[in-house]
Amino acid sequence: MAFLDIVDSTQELLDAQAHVWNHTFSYVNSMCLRCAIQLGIPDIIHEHDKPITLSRLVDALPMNKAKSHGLNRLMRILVHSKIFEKVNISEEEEEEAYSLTTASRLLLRDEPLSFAPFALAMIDPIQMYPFHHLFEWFNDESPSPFHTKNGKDFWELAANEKKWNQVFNEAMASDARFVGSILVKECKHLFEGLNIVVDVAGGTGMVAKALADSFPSLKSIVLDLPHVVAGLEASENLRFESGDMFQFIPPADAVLLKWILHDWSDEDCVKILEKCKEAIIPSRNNGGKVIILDMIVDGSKEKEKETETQLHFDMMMMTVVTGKERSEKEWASLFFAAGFNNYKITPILGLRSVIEVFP
Ligand SMILES: C[S@@+](CC[C@H](N)C(=O)[O-])C[C@H]1O[C@@H](n2cnc3c(N)ncnc32)[C@H](O)[C@@H]1O
Ligand SMILES: O=c1cc(-c2ccc(O)cc2)oc2c(O)c(O)ccc12
Repeated sequence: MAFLDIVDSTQELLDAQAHVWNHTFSYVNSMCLRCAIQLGIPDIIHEHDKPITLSRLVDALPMNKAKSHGLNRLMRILVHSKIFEKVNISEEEEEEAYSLTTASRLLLRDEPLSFAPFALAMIDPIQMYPFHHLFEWFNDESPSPFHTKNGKDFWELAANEKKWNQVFNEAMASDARFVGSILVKECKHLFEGLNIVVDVAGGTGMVAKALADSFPSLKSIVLDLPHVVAGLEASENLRFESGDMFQFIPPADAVLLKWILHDWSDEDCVKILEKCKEAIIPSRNNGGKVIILDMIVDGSKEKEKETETQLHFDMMMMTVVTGKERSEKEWASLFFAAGFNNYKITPILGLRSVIEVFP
């Protein structure tokens, strides 16, 4: 049957073409965002202290001034996608200027909660090239498209690429600072009354630092691999311990797993959770639990953009490592398989949730 005969209208056909075009060019959004951060556009607008015109932006940016037409178009798409805002600064002359949105404030380099390091790392060619190997991976024996592309896994590559290792660790630290600040503001109840918390695979300790600063009587331990915690500075109620979470987790009232389980397969998650269970000190005083900070994919139609972003993360975890984002049902199976009895989900971290898991 001819294509035009199976659609209800020509409009349906044209809409389908636009839909496929939109998908085809979705990477343009990522690339424009990366360029804006690299040029330092959010910082220049911020330093200007008021909305900035295109000509002033061109003057202030480290760029070839003959390419202002390109900047105009870069700003147009970023205004369209609500990264920046366009405002009228003089009604008579209809002069327009750019200002920051909350999203672009998150991209300021000197903002303590800056998201720029995370965004830049996730749009880095090292992170993106493996997606060009998805098709090949479906037909080979490699554990991930990352491995198909590089012939080695993520940490093997990071070990030889010092710059990338730094970029990735800073990306994780920036997210940990962000989440740490929300945790101590909105989720105090999780930690009140606890004596010891261990942040398993806690990286450079940004979440643990936020906890140590907010709860002076709480002792925080960060467990991570030797090369990550080597040389990190302890304080009175924060210490770093090197080790392998698959072997041993130091005993604590609560075991924190931020953005860890989504890195791993179901089998590995059950092993990690079993080690967490062994580490939990039984307690009636708000302790005796694992606290997981991760996504719960709910697939609801009303939250189309949120679900799409969670699915982007899922594809990234499949492509770069061998992890996945999970539905509540999938999470529950892991908890019960590892010998836990109960769990409580609090969707308080945007696309991520706090999941308390009890033996
Ligand atoms: C994606 S990062 C997450 C870091 C931190 N939880 C955060 O959210 O910022 C994963 C961390 O797992 C650590 N890691 C990987 N394998 C580990 C293991 N077997 N034992 C302990 N830590 C491990 C890595 O060194 C890295 O710091
Ligand atoms: O891009 C990544 C990579 C990881 C990762 C790499 C190697 C491991 O042994 C574990 C994890 O984890 C990530 C992550 O947790 C995230 O939220 C974003 C990106 C990545």
